[in-house]
Amino acid sequence: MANAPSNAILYDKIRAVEWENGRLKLIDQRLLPGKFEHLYLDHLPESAKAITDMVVRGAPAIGVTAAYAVVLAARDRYKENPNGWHKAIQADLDLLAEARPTAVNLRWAVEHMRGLINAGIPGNPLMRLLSEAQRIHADDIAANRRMGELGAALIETGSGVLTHCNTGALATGGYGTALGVVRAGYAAGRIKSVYADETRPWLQGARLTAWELVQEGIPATLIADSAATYLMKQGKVAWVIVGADRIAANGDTANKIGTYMTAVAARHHGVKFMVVAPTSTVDMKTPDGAAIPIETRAEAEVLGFGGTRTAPEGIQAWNPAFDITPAELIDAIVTEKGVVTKPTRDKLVAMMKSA
Ligand SMILES: CSC[C@@H](O)[C@@H](O)C(=O)COP(=O)(O)O
Repeated sequence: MANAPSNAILYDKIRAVEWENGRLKLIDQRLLPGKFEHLYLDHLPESAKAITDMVVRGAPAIGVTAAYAVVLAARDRYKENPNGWHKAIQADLDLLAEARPTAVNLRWAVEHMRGLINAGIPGNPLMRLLSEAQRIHADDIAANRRMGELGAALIETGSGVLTHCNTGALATGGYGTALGVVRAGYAAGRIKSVYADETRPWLQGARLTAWELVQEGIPATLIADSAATYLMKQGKVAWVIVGADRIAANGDTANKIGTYMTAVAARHHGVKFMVVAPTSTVDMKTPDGAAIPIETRAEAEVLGFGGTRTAPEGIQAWNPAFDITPAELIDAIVTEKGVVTKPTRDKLVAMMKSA
């Protein structure tokens, strides 16, 4: 594929989100694996639309994108009104925060940048905000690396693992959360085989995770989501490893639709269940999973495939994009701050307070 990086250190080359020559540069993930193309954005509203339309997706990648989008808005508002830009930008920030509801990293990044703006930035804010966005981006990559080590250490040598959705370099600042653990675990010889769920209806697994693993030469097998339980029954996997869009204060976890059924099946079969996410995904203000807003996406994603309608006219579809896995089905939550086993509110409070 033209322009696509292809070698064993793919994760160091893939950047779903970049700042390049004063522009926001995104890999258009709607086109993968068929086409590897970038979109270049200059303004916040089109960046918010790119998040809504899933040009860029994955909780940490959305957060990093939002941070850069705030830089674009500040540049525009400062140009229009060097004295009143702090006020004028507030509506932009609100618009951006609404681009997708479930992944808390988006709001986390917007509110972080808003805090900086509201604290007062004298003169042209561009360089100050850009360096903060770049720091958020670099911190996310470092967090992923750390989580990769911590998560891999939990896995016994020679294990098979199952992952859901795409949580790799495409879904983050770089490297990956759950897929970062897969990368680190494979490199350390702990993981011998990787199974990836297709992840209907948007096919993050079949299109994106499969692409990352194949490009990198990690042996992987794609399965229909509905094959996961039978896979576990056959004893082929020791761990299910997933990312998160939001972890509530009690450990309940929102992630891609289908995660919950995989966790239920894992518990039934004695397969361990690991959630891997940076602390920017942990939302201590949300008490439990019931309080997490779940995005409902277009019916068309379920009624058809690749733009072609497959379901008969007249049928309706329900398309929740995420579900909630209750804390009691999770064996370990891995963040850059450490591993929380059998998560509870108290354990998460202690983890968030730790250095
Ligand atoms: C490291 S990404 C973690 C989650 O964001 C991921 O598992 C997921 O559910 C992504 O959903 P998406 O709808 O593709 O943005």
